[in-house]
Amino acid sequence: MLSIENLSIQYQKSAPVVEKFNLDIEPGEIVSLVGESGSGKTSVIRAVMGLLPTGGRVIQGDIRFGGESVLGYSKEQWRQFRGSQISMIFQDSGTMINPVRKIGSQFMEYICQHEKLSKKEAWERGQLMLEKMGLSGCENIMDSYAFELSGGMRQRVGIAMAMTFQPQLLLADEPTSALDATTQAQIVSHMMGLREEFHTGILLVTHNLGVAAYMSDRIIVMKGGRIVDMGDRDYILKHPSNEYTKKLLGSVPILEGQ
Ligand SMILES: Nc1ncnc2c1ncn2[C@@H]1O[C@H](COP(=O)(O)OP(=O)(O)OP(=O)(O)O)[C@@H](O)[C@H]1O
Repeated sequence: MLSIENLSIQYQKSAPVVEKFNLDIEPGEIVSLVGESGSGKTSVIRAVMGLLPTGGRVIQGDIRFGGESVLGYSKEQWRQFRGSQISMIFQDSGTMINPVRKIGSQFMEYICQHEKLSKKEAWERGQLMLEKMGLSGCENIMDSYAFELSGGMRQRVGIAMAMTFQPQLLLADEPTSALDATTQAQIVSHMMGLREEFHTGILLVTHNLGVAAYMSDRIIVMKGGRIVDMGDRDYILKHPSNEYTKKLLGSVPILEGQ
């Protein structure tokens, strides 16, 4: 489904921050990127989403989705691609929700940008997606501002929006790190549910090896812009042979809750 080949990324004229990164993700597969701060994890998923910050660019390699290179996409192609085939959630979905507009009107507008539906139909679709994320009182949530919701609720709203068009791949950048342990567990379980329900693949960036262990089929360890280790979660967590992976495991509390 997603194939990243020999990807290198640079900001301005600095040395590359990601070098020769390779990864294939199959439909329904969950892969985590772990590694110390600054190792290039976020840059990889932002490149896949076509959302590198100003000054950032792919200097080598290719990113293919369904066999097609996305790097040459026009603005319109990116607009179509994002949301319908690939979607992203962030550390705090509140930051991508406009604080001065109610959730419902933003959700409705987002749906109408992608699909020709009446406002009423789009509103109902939005509300249904919130219900699917296990939120209660969805009518009230549609009528609320982001600041009126808890972090966990905002995160579920973010996932609901990201999943509206049932993308094949969800990119998640630290989706639980701003949440308390109980809410983290709920969000993790909802993300796992996406694979059951929609067969969604997930590429997850996390500092939390507990979350990576619980969710992932495969874990990739990055350091200084390069992959230093990768394997299925049992290999990484129980029998790592790589010294850096061992150090990383030793320095992070492993499981929080389940
Ligand atoms: N907008 C930017 N301009 C210049 N350099 C940047 C920019 N964004 C990231 N970098 C640099 O790129 C490198 C990789 O950053 P990136 O955010 O991808 O790493 P990360 O592993 O996701 O880190 P973290 O876990 O702290 O989010 C870092 O050295 C960072 O300083």
